[in-house]
Amino acid sequence: MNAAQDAAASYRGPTDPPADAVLPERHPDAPQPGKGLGTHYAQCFGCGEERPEGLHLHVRAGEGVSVTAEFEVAPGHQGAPGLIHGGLLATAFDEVMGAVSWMLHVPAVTGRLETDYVKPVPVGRTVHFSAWCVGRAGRKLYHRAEARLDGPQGLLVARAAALFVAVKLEHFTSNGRAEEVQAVLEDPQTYRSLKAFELNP
Ligand SMILES: CCCCCCCC/C=C\CCCCCCCC(=O)SCCNC(=O)CCNC(=O)[C@H](O)C(C)(C)COP(=O)(O)OP(=O)(O)OC[C@H]1O[C@@H](n2cnc3c(N)ncnc32)[C@H](O)[C@@H]1OP(=O)(O)O
Repeated sequence: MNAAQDAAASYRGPTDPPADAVLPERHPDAPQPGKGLGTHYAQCFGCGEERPEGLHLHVRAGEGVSVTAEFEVAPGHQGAPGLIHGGLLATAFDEVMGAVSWMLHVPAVTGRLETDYVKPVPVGRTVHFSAWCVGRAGRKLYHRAEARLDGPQGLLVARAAALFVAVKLEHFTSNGRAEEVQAVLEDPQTYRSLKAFELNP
């Protein structure tokens, strides 16, 4: 093998777990398989119930460090006529892979998100997602996801891979707009989700 072949053989893309990554175990307090995770924040575009224009994704715990979710493609989600906007599909992937970190009780944010669009997705159909963790190396969490049409075994329409980075509570308190951050800190409902992440402001 020459030097170039050697480098190619050892190349790992930014969303591939490095050789020293470990497969993390689900947190002992993570919800049982099939149980809903609930929203992490009522104003979240992906899962919040107080955002009428949002995706209203209902995420459920899966086996191990995995989740499933689905949402119906609405007219407000269009890019081309009658077809979903690709960015919204990426948003949904971001949300469901974000929820995978929840199964670990690790607060984490997206560092990198890659999406393969495999088939067009029409309005009025239901997209079923599954997402799972493929490794952890220090603060870096590596997740994968799939989207299928009309059922968990339906036509594969998109795939995604992501690198999430574990962060401290300060990531949110120091960077978020003060009025929303303050509202969250004063809202006991949100304290429950803070507890899930073992964050005590
Ligand atoms: C008061 C209220 C409190 C409420 C709290 C509620 C708890 C809620 C919990 C959970 C909410 C979940 C919400 C889910 C929503 C869906 C998920 C999203 O959409 S999140 C939003 C989009 N993402 C961002 O806005 C990140 C913006 N980026 C950053 O802030 C930084 O870049 C960050 C944190 C990702 C990394 O910055 P660094 O300074 O902490 O760390 P560095 O050293 O740069 O990176 C760490 C490692 O990661 C690699 N890395 C980082 N970014 C990378 C990239 N793009 N590609 C490849 N590697 C990357 C680096 O190379 C480094 O690796 P090496 O340790 O050296 O091996």
